[in-house]
Amino acid sequence: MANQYDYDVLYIGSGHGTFDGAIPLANTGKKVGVIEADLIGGTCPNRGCNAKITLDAPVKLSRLTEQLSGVVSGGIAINWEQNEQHMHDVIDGLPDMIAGLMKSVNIDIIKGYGTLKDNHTALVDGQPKTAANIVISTGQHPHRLDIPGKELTHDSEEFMNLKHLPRKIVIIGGGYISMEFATIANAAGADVTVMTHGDRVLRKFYQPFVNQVVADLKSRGVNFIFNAKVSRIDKITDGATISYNDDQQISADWILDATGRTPNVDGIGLDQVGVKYSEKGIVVNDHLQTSVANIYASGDVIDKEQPKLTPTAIFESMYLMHQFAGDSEEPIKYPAIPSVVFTSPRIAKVGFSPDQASNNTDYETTTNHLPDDWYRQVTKEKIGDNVLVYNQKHQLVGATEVSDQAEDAINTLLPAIEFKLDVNQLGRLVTLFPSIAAGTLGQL
Ligand SMILES: Cc1cc2nc3c(=O)[nH]c(=O)nc-3n(C[C@H](O)[C@H](O)[C@H](O)COP(=O)(O)OP(=O)(O)OC[C@H]3O[C@@H](n4cnc5c(N)ncnc54)[C@H](O)[C@@H]3O)c2cc1C
Ligand SMILES: NC(=O)c1ccc[n+]([C@@H]2O[C@H](COP(=O)([O-])OP(=O)(O)OC[C@H]3O[C@@H](n4cnc5c(N)ncnc54)[C@H](O)[C@@H]3O)[C@@H](O)[C@H]2O)c1
Repeated sequence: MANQYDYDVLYIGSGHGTFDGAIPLANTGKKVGVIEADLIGGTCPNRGCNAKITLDAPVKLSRLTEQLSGVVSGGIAINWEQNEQHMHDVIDGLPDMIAGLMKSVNIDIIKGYGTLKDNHTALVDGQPKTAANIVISTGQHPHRLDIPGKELTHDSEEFMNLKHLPRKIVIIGGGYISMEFATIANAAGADVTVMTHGDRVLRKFYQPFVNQVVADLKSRGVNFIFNAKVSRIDKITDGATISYNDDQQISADWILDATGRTPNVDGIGLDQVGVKYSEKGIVVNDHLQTSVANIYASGDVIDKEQPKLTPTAIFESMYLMHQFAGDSEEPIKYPAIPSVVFTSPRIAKVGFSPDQASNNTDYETTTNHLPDDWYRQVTKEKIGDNVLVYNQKHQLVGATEVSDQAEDAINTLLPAIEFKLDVNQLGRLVTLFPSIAAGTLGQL
């Protein structure tokens, strides 16, 4: 670094879009600063993935107990208060842990809200911090419906911090958060209704599998209202009334607005320094460079085709690390990025979808009904199907699965898809037996 700047690289935001790459970058001797207005580590550890999967653990256990009913006796009752406390026990130490990792390689953590002043300067509470390169990694915030009574709704973070489980919960939206939290709240004993403005939920997932999950949730008492245009929310003595489709109403004790997430592009000086952005996020080129040459973007705040998920943010922060360390000048080449919705059963996918393969003679698909597999019978899995998509060379190019262990199955298939392994190479992947990996690779 020419001593003209405080830092070689200055990040705004401390989530996975930053710290996974910033730590090894600082380890190469670069001087790194990280500005964070809130909790170190960002959304995923503090109010996203880690928190949610902790709340989900007893749901998994209750499904397993239900499936093995008779083999084991007695049911599972989820204690919401204890589960919520358990979540805090798991996640509350994460900001200090992540900060400790950053400090161990001499990263300066600058607490406060960062705004760009010029292309080499960010202001943190009025104090200038200069850098040769700046990375905007500010993530997203919950989108909120703009309707009368919107102040009576809550977001996903408030759901995870509920000290007592409300009796009647209405969730507006039909995406990841809606379906995962409907699963958790229903299993913990709440009366749950999912309202969505479209005619389906989880639109980006294979609908025959989504329909199985919806049917299962309905059988457990979750109410779905499709094509519901919510127009207003009114307070009543013990809760609220949600009006939709002109003349219909439903009441709730607690309302979750799960209508998506919006990139954090406002109020950070993008216009002032000329960084281009849209409502989908910051515009970057194939080097994650913004319209201002020495300003980059990473993670959820980018306007991109790839899913806005933690693995994508990690990959981008590692990509930038190699650029800044001088190891590579190659454009970013995203690998096949998997995604999973943590309903119970889960739906996971990677690569080409069955829909992309249908009516396309370049691809063929095979299907497997997983409860036929002896290993899935060990836990008496009831819902379980997958579709594997192959190209003309019979290389695996995509997979999607609905099952209790879909995330592990799809993870197992990643090397085959990413490295286009042929039959001989697949034969060299020797897995532990018995395991999900053994059964999954055995299908290829
Ligand atoms: C409820 C929920 C569950 C999720 N579950 C999963 C999951 O299971 N798996 C998965 O892969 N993904 C999941 N995600 C998505 C995942 O959390 C994000 O993809 C990931 O956190 C993106 O990381 P990021 O660094 O880009 O942004 P973030 O983690 O959001 O970090 C951005 C940081 O920037 C800070 N910041 C913003 N503006 C400023 C500013 N001006 N100055 C200083 N600091 C600023 C914020 O405070 C924040 O800490 C979930 C998200 C939510 C909301
Ligand atoms: N398992 C995971 O990886 C995971 C879990 C949770 C969240 N996330 C991340 O967080 C993001 C946000 O999750 P999300 O569920 O809020 O968003 P989402 O984009 O997945 O779903 C938003 C839903 O709201 C609906 N909607 C939008 N406007 C509406 C309106 N006016 N009225 C009714 N419905 C409306 C959409 O049709 C959609 O069903 C995800 O896209 C994902 O990137 C990931």
